[in-house]
Order: sequence, then C-alpha cells, then structure tokens
Amino acid sequence: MTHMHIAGSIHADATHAGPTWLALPEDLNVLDVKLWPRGTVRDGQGRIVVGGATLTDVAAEHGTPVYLIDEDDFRSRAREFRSAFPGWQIFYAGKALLTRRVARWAAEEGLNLDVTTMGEMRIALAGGMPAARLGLHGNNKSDAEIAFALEQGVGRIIVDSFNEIDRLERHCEAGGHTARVLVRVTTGVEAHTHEYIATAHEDQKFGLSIMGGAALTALVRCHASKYLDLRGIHSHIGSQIFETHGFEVSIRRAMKLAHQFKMATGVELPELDLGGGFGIAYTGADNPPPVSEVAAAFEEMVEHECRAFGLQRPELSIEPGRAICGPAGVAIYEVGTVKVVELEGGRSRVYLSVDGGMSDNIRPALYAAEYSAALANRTSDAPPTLCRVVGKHCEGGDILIRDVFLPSDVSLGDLIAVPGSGAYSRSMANNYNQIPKPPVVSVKDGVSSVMLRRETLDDLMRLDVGK
Ligand SMILES: Cc1ncc(COP(=O)(O)O)c(C=O)c1O
Ligand SMILES: N[C@@H](CCCC[NH3+])C(=O)O
Repeated sequence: MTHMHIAGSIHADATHAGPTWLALPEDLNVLDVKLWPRGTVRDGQGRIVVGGATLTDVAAEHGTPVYLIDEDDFRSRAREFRSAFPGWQIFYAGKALLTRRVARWAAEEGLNLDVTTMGEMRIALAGGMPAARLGLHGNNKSDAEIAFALEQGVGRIIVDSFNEIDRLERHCEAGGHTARVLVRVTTGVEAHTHEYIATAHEDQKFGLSIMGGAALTALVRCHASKYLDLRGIHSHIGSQIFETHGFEVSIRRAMKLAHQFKMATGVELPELDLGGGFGIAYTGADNPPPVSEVAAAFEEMVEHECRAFGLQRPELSIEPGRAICGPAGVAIYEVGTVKVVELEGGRSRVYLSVDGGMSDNIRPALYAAEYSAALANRTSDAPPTLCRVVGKHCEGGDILIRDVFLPSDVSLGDLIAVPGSGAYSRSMANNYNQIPKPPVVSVKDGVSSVMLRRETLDDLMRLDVGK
C-alpha cells in the first residue's frame, strides 16, 4: 500500500468550486456523527471502527467492496421507532435490505415486516418472522405470490388494483381463505423528493386515486366482498422525505376518504397505514428531523383529522425502511486508480476509481443521490481535495460520489468508507459488466460475520446455461 503523493497527480485544490451545499470540512479526519453508525470512532492508528470492528480488518477478512451492517445500530433505530410511536405497528420495509438475519433482528425487536415479492416473503419467513406479521405489497402480485401469502397466513395484503381484487377473491374462494386487506391509495401529494421515489402523485403506477374516485370504489368493493376483511387505507407518499407537510396533506385526504367510506357504508375503517419515507442524512448538508419529532407530528395530525371528520382514532402503522437500516450500513471500497482530469480555467478534478460502482450502488445513477465518504484505513493531514469517486463500470455515469472532499494524499490501496449505505444499495445491486455482487457482513462487539456471501464468478458462470 502506498500513501505517498503521486507526483503532480493530486492537487490540493480545495478552492475548486464544488456544489454550494458541500462545505469545506475543517478536519477530514473527524467523522460526522449523523452519518455513521452510532459509536463509530477512529482507533489509535486512525482507522475507522464500526461496531467494534476495524474497517481494515473487515476489508482484509471479507475483501472489497464489502457492505457492513452494524447490528446494534440497526436494533437501536428499530427500538427508537417503537418507543417514538407507542401503540403503532412498525413494519420494517424489507426492500431496503433483507436477509434472514435482518428479518430475525426485526422480529426480535418487535417489528413487523413489509414484503413485496415471493423472494422477500421467503427470506422473511426463513428468518423467523411470523407470517401473521407480514404485510404484502406490490402493484402486480402474481397468482403464485397471492396463493403463497394466503396459504402461509400473511397478516395483511395491501391491494393495489381492481385486477388484484379479482385475483385475490378467486384465490380466497378456491382455498377457503379470508384475506385481511388494506387499499393502497394515491393522495395526490407531490412529495419533495426525487420523481422516481415519490409515490403519491396521480400519474404513476402505484395505488388507486382518491381524486379520481377509484380508491373509494375499491374500498366499497372490498367491504362488500365475502372473501375480504377490509381493514383500512394505506398511503405511502415516497421516500427520503424530511418535511412533514406532505404527510399532513396525505393524512387529511386519507381521513377524508375514510369519512366518505363511512358515509357510504355506515362503517368506520379500523386501520390506517401511513407508509414509509423517513429520510436520513447522506451528507453533512442533510438534517432529517429526529424520529421523536416526526412521531409527535404524526400523532397530532392524525388526532386533528379524526376530530375534523368525527372519526375514532384508527389503529396506526408505518413502514420505515431506510431510516432503520440505512445509517447502520457502511460500504468499503479500495482505491485502485487515481486520475487528475484537467478542466477549463486551469482547474482539475481528481477521479478516484474504486473496485465497485453502479452495480453495487445504483442510487447515484438512478436518482442523482449524494453520498459522503471518508478515508477509512488511516487519518491524513494532507489538505482536502475535491474528488469524484467513480466505479469500474463501462459507463460515464458510473459515479458513486459526484463531489466529496478527501485528503489530497489518497492513493492506491487506501480504503474509502461510504456511510449511509445500508438501504437500497446492496438490495438494488445488479451484475452489470459481469461483476459479482459484494457480500453483506454484520458486525457486533468487534466480530464480523457474513450474512450474504460474495457472489463468485462461478455463480455467474452457472447461470449461463446456453452454449
Ligand atoms: C409501500 C412502501 N412502504 C415503505 C417503503 C419504505 O420506504 P423508506 O425506506 O423510504 O422508509 C416503501 C419504499 O419507498 C414503499 O414503497
Ligand atoms: N429505492 C429508493 C426508494 C424507493 C423504494 C421503495 N418504494 C431509494 O433508493 O431511494
């Protein structure tokens, strides 16, 4: 491993204008507590330690790139949700990150689990999550998924279309089941987040529209069905949301719909699920409100709308994914190439190529998501340089971090750690360029243990069955 400057290759050009939100850090060796798993420190040799495990040791033992999940951090955030939302059911959204071990942690912490596919149901059950604590989502559930959910006794199915109601009724009739359902509605809210992760505006694939009347029609249909036990309304407005205003409008519209349903049928819906979407900090510029504040705001909003519409307080649930597993995760990469690209006006940009990229974290390419990073294997007194951390794929857009200040002596063999990597990175991984997916390792009390092993080239070769 070399830590010397590559002559003339990395300029200490901290003055190089990055985006306005990116502050020039006073000390690059200091770890911003809001970004890292709780208790993350640097040891006496300057190495980053997560969950008691030194990232250099984790990298040496498991290779790079590697995704690390701090078990205590995951559990502490699960507990935080439970204590901030007493009496609410918390469904951990498994799409963010799901392995058998993660399902077990969720079950042990008293969470339920939101699943979307056969695969997620299978992993959740294999991890020991009882079927009764699963909520099945999906805008295009297959017959096989519906049949499996009913046979297993999945606790609730969130219906997303009239086709699905038909399909569900057929399966219930054939198998002698009754399905507990919520109807997913679109409340027409434009959540302040990336277009691809906002889900309550009208023109998209999820849910049934309140405004267009489909939501009420679906509720009345489910209520009338002898095969369905209608529990209530489900609204999920999007993901990585910091402001409560969108939720407020959504709750009002959902409660208004509940009121209309009561007018139409004489029945009050017993449940309301407000979905997930609670944002986390990816960079120093992100300041998500504390969970306790969000919870207090939700309580107040629900109470206010119940009073306004003369309804009883329903049983409430939420589905946080990112906010539970996101901050618990750190991705570790090794720097393999350093390139300085000259720009107009005599400026230059330092490109640090690492051994992963858009195959293990598609979020920057998909949503222009921002991340931060730190040098993990040592501290450095070298001045900060504005860097672009890129992957190894054949794609110009294979950018992991568009702008980040790192010490100007970052060099080949150094380890770069990316906090906030627990959610929607490894779970959305792909094999572009035939790159095997990295492992997910959990750490607790200094011990790391693989929960998802690294894919191998043999795994990829085995899938290729044609000649
Ligand atoms: C229906 C539903 N619930 C919960 C979630 C979890 O969202 P987040 O990870 O932002 O909390 C999602 C994903 O956005 C979702 O689609
Ligand atoms: N996958 C998205 C969140 C939306 C997914 C769940 N509906 C992200 O990485 O931000």
